Amino acid sequence: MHLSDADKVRIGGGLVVVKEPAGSGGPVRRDPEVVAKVSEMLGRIEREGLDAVLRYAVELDGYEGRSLEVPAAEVARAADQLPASLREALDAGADRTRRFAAMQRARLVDFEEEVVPGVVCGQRFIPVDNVGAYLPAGRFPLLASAFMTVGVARVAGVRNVVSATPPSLNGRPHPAVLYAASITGADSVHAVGGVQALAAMAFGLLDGEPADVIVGAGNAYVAEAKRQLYGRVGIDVLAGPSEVAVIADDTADAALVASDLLAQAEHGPTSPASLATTSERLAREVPRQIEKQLAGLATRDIAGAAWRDHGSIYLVEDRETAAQVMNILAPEHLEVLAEDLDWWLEALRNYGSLFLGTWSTVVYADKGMSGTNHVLPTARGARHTGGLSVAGFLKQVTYQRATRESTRAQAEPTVAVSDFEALVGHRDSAQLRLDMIEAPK
Ligand SMILES: NC(=O)c1ccc[n+]([C@@H]2O[C@H](COP(=O)([O-])OP(=O)(O)OC[C@H]3O[C@@H](n4cnc5c(N)ncnc54)[C@H](O)[C@@H]3O)[C@@H](O)[C@H]2O)c1
Ligand SMILES: N[C@H](CO)Cc1c[nH]c[nH+]1
Ligand SMILES: [Zn+2]
Repeated sequence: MHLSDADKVRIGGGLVVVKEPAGSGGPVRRDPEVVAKVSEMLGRIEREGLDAVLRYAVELDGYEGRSLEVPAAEVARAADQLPASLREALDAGADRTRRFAAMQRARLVDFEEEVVPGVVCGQRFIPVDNVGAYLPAGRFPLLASAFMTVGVARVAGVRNVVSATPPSLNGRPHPAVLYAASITGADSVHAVGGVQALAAMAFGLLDGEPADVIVGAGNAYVAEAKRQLYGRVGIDVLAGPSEVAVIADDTADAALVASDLLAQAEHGPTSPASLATTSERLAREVPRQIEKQLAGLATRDIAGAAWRDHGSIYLVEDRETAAQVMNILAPEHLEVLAEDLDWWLEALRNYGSLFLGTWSTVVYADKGMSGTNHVLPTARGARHTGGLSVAGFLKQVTYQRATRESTRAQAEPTVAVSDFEALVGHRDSAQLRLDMIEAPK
């Protein structure tokens, strides 16, 4: 998530590169080795079914069980293994995420209206039947992911929600992930991660019901599996390794900027973080703060590598240039630590989710504490889409009905167009109706 040479030409002057990944050639592209490996795995799972899923679970995640479904008793016991403070925090995140999703659902309205006299058209939002929700838990168990996927699918009214999560705690799923899946209403939880989990859900190998839509974020293998399965199933969005970008003016605090950048860099060594600032002071102080904070961070090996290999800082001459930089980078998360937040809300166009001002920050939303969804587009996907929401589980369909009296209004122009196209079957279908209304009763 840094500017390519072509991007810099588009921006013109007014920009100084303070830091970029060494040897950068532009935005990160898909790794061909990941693409090939995922393709091979999907092919094998499709041919060999559950046997191949189990083999990959053993090979990649050291899974030792026989059946992948986590028994209901183990899911129920999970609550007892967690401190009350964690359960309360998870309950709060699940509830707020559900509430915001319900607010969004209330604003997606069915309607019908007359388009021309006698012709009434309508729109309906219908939930999909089967959802496969991926709950990432390779490096860290991301507990709020169940709120964003399972919980929001439930608000949408999905009938069957299957979930899958890697067996990353001594060969079993993490009890806290199981608790999050159960409070959000998953129909079943399966101890399987990565490509094999997404394939198993898409092909219906876990509960006999092929998913209509698979959702959830994950590492580069997870994002690539969803990309390759798209078409056969629906997906939410390509939500790969987490990204963060910060816009800061001279009112911002360097320690806060550095901390917010590192908070997402610690997701993995390929997690990008970027700063665009109008302040020379911040351009000097933030890199120092990052080094200082890294020294005391338990995740410094991951966050340090991410910052070194995928971090960038741009010193820009004015706020318009900062907005232009971010609209090109289209980051997953974008924080604005600057004055005049309404101006930024208007100027910024490409982001997964926007965090306006000091008191709103990415990590709150990561845990469901603000209510917005944390499954968001990465790798510039925010140029063309937002993140997962209740709409991701709904099909926006249309219908129509028409009166006998309105026949001419539709049939006559249809005949004219069909004649020109030489689509005689189309012509006949319309003409027959004209003949019907003209025939003596
Ligand atoms: N963009 C978003 O909305 C968003 C939201 C949450 C999390 N995330 C990202 O999710 C990711 C979670 O990654 P993670 O790795 O910790 O967990 P994960 O659950 O995504 O991946 C773990 C799985 O990866 C598979 N895997 C690992 N190495 C492999 C290999 N060499 N070949 C094939 N498969 C392999 C394993 O099967 C394992 O089960 C992070 O990068 C985080 O930034 C993104
Ligand atoms: N930042 C991630 C989305 O990119 C979501 C998350 C959950 N917990 C921690 N982080
Ligand atoms: Zn995060």
